[in-house]
Amino acid sequence: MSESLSAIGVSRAYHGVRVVDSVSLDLKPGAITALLGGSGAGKSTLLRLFAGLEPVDDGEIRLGGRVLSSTKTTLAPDKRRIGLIFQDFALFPHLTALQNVQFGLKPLGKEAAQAEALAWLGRLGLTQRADAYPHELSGGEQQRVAIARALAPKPAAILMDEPFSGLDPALRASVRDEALEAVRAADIPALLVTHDPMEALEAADHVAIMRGGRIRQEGPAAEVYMNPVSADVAASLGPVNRMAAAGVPAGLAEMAEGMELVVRPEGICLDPESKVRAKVLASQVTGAMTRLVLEAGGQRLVALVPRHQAPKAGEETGIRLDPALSFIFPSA
Ligand SMILES: Nc1ncnc2c1ncn2[C@@H]1O[C@H](COP(=O)(O)OP(=O)(O)OP(=O)(O)O)[C@@H](O)[C@H]1O
Repeated sequence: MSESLSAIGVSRAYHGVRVVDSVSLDLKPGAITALLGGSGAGKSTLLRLFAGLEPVDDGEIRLGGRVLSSTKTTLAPDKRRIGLIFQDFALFPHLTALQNVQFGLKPLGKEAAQAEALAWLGRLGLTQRADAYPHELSGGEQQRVAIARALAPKPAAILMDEPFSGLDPALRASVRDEALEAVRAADIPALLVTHDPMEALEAADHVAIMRGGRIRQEGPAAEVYMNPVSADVAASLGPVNRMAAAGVPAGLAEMAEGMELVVRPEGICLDPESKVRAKVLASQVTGAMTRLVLEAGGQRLVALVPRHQAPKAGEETGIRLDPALSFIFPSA
């Protein structure tokens, strides 16, 4: 039975500045938790605290009931049974794909280790590449070997730092889906550090938004997307239109002084009946949806509408807000 990997009030400071500040986060078995936030938010440092690559200045890291890090002790990374995956794959260059995966399986004995490593390569669609060296593998193949190598020794948890951001965008989604399916099947706590809101929403069960060393909101991905607690959290999960009360086009929303309107692009809907009129400055096809740049009451807005509804640049249209994708917060 797998156990949760938990941070309980952990902090870490460099040169007197807390880059991880009293963070509590519970990583549950069988769920992928995406840790999302801008550059310098403290995401990698928190991952390193979970891994034991850094000591905590305060708080504890626990696996189930067992303390892995506290102010008194830091269990070495290789004693934690935690798999690590980084952006740069970090395979042993002089070992084949098979030998790389076999490396962590030495205690099984050579034959059993080889059979197990081959089974893992098979699970990640790499049977044909078992004898290739890392330099002979594509980036996507290398990352799948790295995932097989991390999962093969049956770790108690897995921590991934931007594992897919080095991959070609065309390949990224398929490598990610395959890799995360294997992670999910392992039924262990999994942390995915990412810059990419789409990746977090598509791939994770749970998201935690970090900013300035603190977790600002966490919960099921769709719930946080639909109910952000602040404009910054909303912006961390995807593009938003942000307007101070005075800048909101007349009739679009009831706004009190000192408040800010935050609307997702898909929350600006076309409505021919609406009195709020907008001029289409640009109309850009982006797949099934069209991105519109609009101007209404002196305010520039970005909307995302189904392609078949999209007006052309230069046309005028009525707009209204979808209340489910529009949020009002006190101005920062
Ligand atoms: N070893 C270190 N010594 C001093 N400062 C550090 C060290 N490691 C990280 N920092 C600082 O701590 C802050 C948080 O860094 P961290 O790498 O955790 O952020 P991040 O959210 O992962 O950012 P990114 O997405 O850019 O990787 C940054 O300001 C960084 O410069």
